[in-house]
Amino acid sequence: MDPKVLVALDFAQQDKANQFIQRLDPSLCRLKVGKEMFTHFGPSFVKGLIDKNFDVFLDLKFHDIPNTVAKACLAAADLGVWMVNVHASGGPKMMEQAQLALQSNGTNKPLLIAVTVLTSMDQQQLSAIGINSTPEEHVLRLAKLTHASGLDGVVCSAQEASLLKSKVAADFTLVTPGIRPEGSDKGDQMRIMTPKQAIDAGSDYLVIGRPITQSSNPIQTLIDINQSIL
Ligand SMILES: O=C(O)c1cc(=O)[nH]c(=O)n1[C@@H]1O[C@H](COP(=O)(O)O)[C@@H](O)[C@H]1O
Repeated sequence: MDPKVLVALDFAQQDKANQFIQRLDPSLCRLKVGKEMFTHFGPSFVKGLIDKNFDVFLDLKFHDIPNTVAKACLAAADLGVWMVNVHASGGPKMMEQAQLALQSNGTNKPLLIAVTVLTSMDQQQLSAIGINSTPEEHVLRLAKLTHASGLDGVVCSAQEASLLKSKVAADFTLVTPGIRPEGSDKGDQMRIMTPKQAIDAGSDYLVIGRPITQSSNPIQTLIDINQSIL
């Protein structure tokens, strides 16, 4: 059982999230808890999902001094999450210290991955923060740095997946948001692909939120997506 879809639970109300989760089964998907739900409902919400046997990706995108990030990653490990992330732009010292802290923490080490360039960013947004490389070039630079820092993988868009599998490492875990099934609303995402395109390009896990959670039949949409990537 290795579900590829990580459903982004970005609900503002816990009962809405629970209505959805009650109809789910851990064989259908893994779950991602991000800044919105964690800020509203905290660690107890995450623990509740783990108690229901879901693998949880705690997406808090830590970005701070090395000591603070390492301690925050240890707190995530204590919760029992399956995956946790930091921002690669926090630099190699920050990433190395976080990975070392998790490795020396014993057996329940979550996967540690780093966000490269957010999937909501395009060339224009990158230039606005003073980065004049293309999104692809910058993702590759940050992914190589992440790999050299000993982490398990990166968050990138599926548009960069084949490049990273060939230029970084074939076994480097690629987690790709910005997934949009044919015909669904792009919203604020810029670098997008369909679920099948993403898997064909080399994505290991697909982060999908609104196309599932705001669908009129979320469970059927999830089942259809799973079918499309068999
Ligand atoms: O780290 C993430 O999960 C993430 C990184 C990124 O570059 N882009 C991105 O969209 N995400 C998250 O992935 C989810 C995408 O949600 P939808 O756009 O609704 O499918 C959101 O919860 C984002 O916070």
